[in-house]
Amino acid sequence: MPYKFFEEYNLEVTDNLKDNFRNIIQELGEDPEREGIVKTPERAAKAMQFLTQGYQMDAKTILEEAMFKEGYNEMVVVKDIELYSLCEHHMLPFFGKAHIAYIPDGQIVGLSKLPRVVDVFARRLQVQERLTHDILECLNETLKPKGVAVVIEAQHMCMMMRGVQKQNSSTTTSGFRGQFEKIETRNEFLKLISSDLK
Ligand SMILES: Nc1nc2c(ncn2[C@@H]2O[C@H](COP(=O)(O)OP(=O)(O)OP(=O)(O)O)[C@@H](O)[C@H]2O)c(=O)[nH]1
Ligand SMILES: [Zn+2]
Repeated sequence: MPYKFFEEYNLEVTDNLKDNFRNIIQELGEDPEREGIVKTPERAAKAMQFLTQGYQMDAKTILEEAMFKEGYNEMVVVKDIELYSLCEHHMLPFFGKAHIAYIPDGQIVGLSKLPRVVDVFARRLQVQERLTHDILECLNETLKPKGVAVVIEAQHMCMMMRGVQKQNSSTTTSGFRGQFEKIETRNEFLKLISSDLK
């Protein structure tokens, strides 16, 4: 399954979404024929397809395309991977950073594939806990490392712009498998990324 970002939008889906967005705009009390808004249903239809393109992608395939046999068996850490997702409850953005570490067991993966895997799972309707778990399990099952760790720190627009309206709250989620279940290994990883955790 391809993982390139959208170049062409599905015409049928775009048309259906366009009609729905036109209704939403009208229901919200706007004039959908107003000059600045007349193309908005189509723009929104394309934006939403872009933001949920992860449904069309397969993270396992992405990893498998760039796995290499290698004897390196120390921790590999990629931190500060920015992510943008949509909360499945309100369809409002949540955004932040992911930090990923793994300890290879005979095979390493192309570094860029880690942020790509984050995007595959982030570009869907999500909750932060499941996003963390999806990334963790995909790396664990595909790369079969000695250990894997994922930490995500994010801010949720549904808590900032509406609802409780807490602009400065952030949420941290984490998952650990294999050697990262040992406290020393986990602490080493947390120390390496700690400058980014508030
Ligand atoms: N656990 C978790 N909750 C989330 C996430 N994103 C949004 N939520 C929460 O989902 C919950 C939905 O609660 P509801 O009571 O059904 O919705 P609501 O009435 O809009 O809730 P408020 O946001 O409190 O106004 C809220 O508490 C949100 O803060 C997430 O990634 N993980
Ligand atoms: Zn929400």
